[in-house]
Amino acid sequence: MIRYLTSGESHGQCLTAIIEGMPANLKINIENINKELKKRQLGYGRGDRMKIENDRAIILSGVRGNITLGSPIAIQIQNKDFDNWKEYMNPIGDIDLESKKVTKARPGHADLVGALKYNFEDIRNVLERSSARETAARVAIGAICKEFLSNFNIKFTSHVVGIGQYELDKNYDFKYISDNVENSSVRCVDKFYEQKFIDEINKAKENRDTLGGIIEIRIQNIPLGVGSYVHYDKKLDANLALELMSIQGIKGVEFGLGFKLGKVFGSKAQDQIYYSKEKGIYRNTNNLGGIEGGMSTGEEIIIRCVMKPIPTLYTPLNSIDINTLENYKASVERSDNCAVPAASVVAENVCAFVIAKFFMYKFGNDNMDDILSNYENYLERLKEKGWIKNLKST
Ligand SMILES: Cc1cc2nc3c(=O)[nH]c(=O)nc-3n(C[C@H](O)[C@H](O)[C@H](O)COP(=O)(O)O)c2cc1C
Ligand SMILES: C=C(O[C@@H]1CC(C(=O)O)=C[C@@H](OP(=O)(O)O)[C@H]1O)C(=O)O
Repeated sequence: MIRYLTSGESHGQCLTAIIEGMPANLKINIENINKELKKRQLGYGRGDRMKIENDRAIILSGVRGNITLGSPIAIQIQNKDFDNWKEYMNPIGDIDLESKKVTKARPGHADLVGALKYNFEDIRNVLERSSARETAARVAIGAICKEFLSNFNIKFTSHVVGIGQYELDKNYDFKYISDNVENSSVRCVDKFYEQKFIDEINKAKENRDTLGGIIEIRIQNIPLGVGSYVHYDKKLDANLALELMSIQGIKGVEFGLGFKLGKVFGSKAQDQIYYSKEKGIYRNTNNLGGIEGGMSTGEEIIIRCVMKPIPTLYTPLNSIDINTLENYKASVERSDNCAVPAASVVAENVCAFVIAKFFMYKFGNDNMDDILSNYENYLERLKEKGWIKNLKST
């Protein structure tokens, strides 16, 4: 089973990610990884930090001449802002611990509970790691997983479907989203809503406030049977939800019709099953978002996530000083007003990790040739029995 670890503080020297279990002989195009990192940095509503950083993946090990070795892959992403923070963030040697000390906890961030739990008098020791800067490392991991999955034509896209009170009421198809999303500063493919989203973010900014929103992730061409019902930790939807919920600020995840499923009768909820000689087994609907019993059905996987408004407000909320216990307004750290577009890029990439993990669980992970032949044999078996004609979503 592939797994990864990330390390790094927001204003420390760099982020480091190690992914273990990637197969040998996978060709990696570093520019594809850097493209994903760039996408995560964009998005209307971001603060000034993104003007400082220019995230690039430096692959340190596990790859030779663009080809994976099957050994752990270590990736580094440098924090350019470290140059401005050396005297506070150097890991070794005497540093200035006093002058940038943070003591007034921001409600909604990890500040208060983190400081109490780890016995810190300086909230900087918490916020450096709880910061979503860490998501750059996870995007690099996901981008490597996308490289792997592209060999099987598995495709990902994501877009923003809601900001503040506005929510997209149209259902665009995968191709339309993937063709158009990168041209939108808020990753919204609908021109009317794009403007509404921008206006909402501007309004929040003027009011020195922040906003969250809703993102949608679409995944195509996953063969049926990735993930399993046999044990709780092998369920594909459960693992996707875990990874998505671990993104800073994400507060809810739904598949297909999601929470709306609680409002309809079973006859309107399930995706009924049909067979024809021409199509094999097929469905006319995808209400369950491409997963049944913890397994991919072969339909498009459709997931939505809600992100709460950013906790750091330029008109700070009521709080206390953790050391004096006096009432104060929360600290103001430089901050984004809205990071929903960036979160959609993160979400897409953490999903790529989960899909790669369970794809390899089904088809192996030693080397690309063996995985490809296992994959083809499996599809051949399903075709021979007349169950599938082609992958449903190709
Ligand atoms: C891409 C991205 C950027 C973020 N930027 C900020 C930010 O600038 N300021 C802030 O207070 N929170 C920001 N957040 C959210 C916080 O990191 C998050 O709310 C915090 O770590 C607490 O975790 P929780 O909301 O999951 O409980 C960002 C989140 C993401 C995904
Ligand atoms: C650095 C990133 O996002 C940061 C996430 C973040 C937070 O609290 O989560 C707070 C801000 O940090 P800073 O105070 O350094 O500007 C964001 O910029 C990034 O996405 O790469």
